[in-house]
Amino acid sequence: MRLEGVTKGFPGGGGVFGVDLEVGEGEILVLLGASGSGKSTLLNLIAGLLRPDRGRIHLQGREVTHLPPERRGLAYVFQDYGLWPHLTALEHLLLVMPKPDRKEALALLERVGLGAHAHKCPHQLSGGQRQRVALARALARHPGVVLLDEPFAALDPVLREGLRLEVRRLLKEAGTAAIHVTHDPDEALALADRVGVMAGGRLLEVGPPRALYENPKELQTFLAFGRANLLEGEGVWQAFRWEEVALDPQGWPGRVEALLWTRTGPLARVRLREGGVVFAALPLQEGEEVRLAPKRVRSWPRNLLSLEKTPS
Ligand SMILES: Nc1ncnc2c1ncn2[C@@H]1O[C@H](COP(=O)(O)OP(=O)(O)OP(=O)(O)O)[C@@H](O)[C@H]1O
Repeated sequence: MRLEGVTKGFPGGGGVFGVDLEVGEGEILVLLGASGSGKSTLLNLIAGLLRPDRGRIHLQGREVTHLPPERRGLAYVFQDYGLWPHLTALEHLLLVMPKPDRKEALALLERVGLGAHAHKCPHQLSGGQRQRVALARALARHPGVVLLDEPFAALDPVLREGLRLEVRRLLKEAGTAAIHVTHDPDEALALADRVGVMAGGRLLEVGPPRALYENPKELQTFLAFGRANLLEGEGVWQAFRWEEVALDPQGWPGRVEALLWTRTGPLARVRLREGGVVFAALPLQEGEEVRLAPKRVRSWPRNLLSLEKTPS
């Protein structure tokens, strides 16, 4: 799949602007970005639900920029599942298969863990099971590309975590290219072969998840993954992650204001004596006086930070 200069502006100023992107066969690309950054708009452009003002979209080697959605050979999974209330799981699949085949449909339901639920309608299924029906239906079309728009948004956090890895496995087994939209950094890190970070309607940076997390080129990319400390330096922002803070006798003096326990360990909020707050993934005591220093710092010019950057 290839996008060239895809642009769509809305009257209010939002939209997506000049997006170039390639997604390989069988590759999972996750679009990560804050609310309003243009993720859904980009998916809708690829799906053909919106027409671009400029730019070109190629799917599986042919240009589809001006084709209607049903002729693009892709499947879309939405956060509200988009299921039909009166159809069983099996019927959902049979309805969309290019050549309806009961055996193949049942095998696919088996693969997504719904073997025992093939004859149930959506209201007889849990949220996670409905999402699996939606995914199985998408795969049943044998699409060239699957588009997933926050498919786990309505699910509880524990279920989401399990489903991430399952969805990754299923997409990889199917060998289908996928673009998955989320604003959850953990989801992006767990699911993606590559992550594309969006802000202000632009695709800022694309790369493997760990590389983007550890060595982002753009400040916005650093911030998109969270766990971020940002301090004002001489004309620069000094940026470092919570887990990159260490106790250091030469470091900044401060006082531990609060200590939280999280699933990834302790998290201390330290008020620096010179002003500012640092979050540190360290097992400190509330009220303790400490000296802290980042183990590594990335710097970006201060004038770069306009967090709600809108394109001109
Ligand atoms: N139909 C529309 N008319 C006018 N503006 C729109 C329309 N659709 C989206 N926008 C604007 O375009 C920008 C991008 O919206 P989009 O829904 O793509 O963001 P998003 O990153 O998917 O956000 P979220 O995570 O909240 O779903 C926003 O500023 C939004 O207000």
